[in-house]
Amino acid sequence: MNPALHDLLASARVVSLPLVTRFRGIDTREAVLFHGPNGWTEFSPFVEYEDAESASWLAAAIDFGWGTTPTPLRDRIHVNATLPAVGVSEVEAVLARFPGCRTVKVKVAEVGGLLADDVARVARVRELLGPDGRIRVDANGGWNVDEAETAIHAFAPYDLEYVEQPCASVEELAEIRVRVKYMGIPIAADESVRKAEDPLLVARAGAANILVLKAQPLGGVAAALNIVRDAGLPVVISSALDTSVGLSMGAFLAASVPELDFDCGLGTAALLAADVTDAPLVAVDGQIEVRRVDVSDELLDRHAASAERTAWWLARVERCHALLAG
Ligand SMILES: O=C(O)CCC(=O)c1ccccc1C(=O)O
Ligand SMILES: [Mg+2]
Repeated sequence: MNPALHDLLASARVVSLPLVTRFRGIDTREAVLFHGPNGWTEFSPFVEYEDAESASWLAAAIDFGWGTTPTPLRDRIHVNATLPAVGVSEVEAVLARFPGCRTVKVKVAEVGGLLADDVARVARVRELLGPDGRIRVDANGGWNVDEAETAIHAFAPYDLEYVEQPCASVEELAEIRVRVKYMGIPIAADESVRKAEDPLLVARAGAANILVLKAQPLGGVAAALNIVRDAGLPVVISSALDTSVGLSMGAFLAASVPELDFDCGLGTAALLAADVTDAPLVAVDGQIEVRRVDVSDELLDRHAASAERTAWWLARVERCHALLAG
């Protein structure tokens, strides 16, 4: 049973957290935190998302705060460092925020960016990581098939673990997968899972080798686990620049996946200049703990969103709650 709107709003706190580096075109991250019977939970769809899409994020928040969370199979999760599309001179300082991480996900193909800069960023990561580190790139669907093929060839000397969402559509993913198969570079799908009408289509179409799954957009831990079971592909559990509370939801999902062979995108608390807890879920020896997170009243107050932004978020919660009820 979902909590009534009144119960949800009773504990809602809206925060605005500064980022260490610009990411996805934003430099502050807004989120709503709720306290349910299970503890703290998070609702943080990006501000430009429509209500229909955001409602799944609310379902996830409710599930984690009020529902049944599966018993974890592991108590720590290996995480990757997440490198925004920064200049070469900034790479080392960003990676230093992810102690012990043997895998780096590099953002590439940003609007207005140049392939030469993406290649230079990846080259710098390889130089810092050494030959044993793993490097994956995430294009967020920014290339067409030819651009993706050119880019993947350009990255070949740096030995990629996989390429995440090189192109936007499932058809394009299927095509680029065939074109680079001879190079042995797997294709991972992210937006093609979390933004699709049918999250299993990309798997059924044979358009990806790996699925990137995020608890919030997929409607929560249990819903994402159903996708893991039905897709029959290896998965990477990731997040959406969540606070440590949202990351704890992702950690429980990662801890419940039967086979977890890839490092997970759950280290991003390191990209926040402020968090909501005194014990943030950041990497230690390349791993985060699987645990619930207690928030600090003092931090909630210090990073409270403005009255106007708070009203905007609470109205969004109300609309999404109505969508889930309808
Ligand atoms: O997977 C990671 O390393 C961190 C999460 C991440 O990259 C991300 C964060 C916010 C929005 C989109 C994405 C993405 O994977 O595309
Ligand atoms: Mg991605």
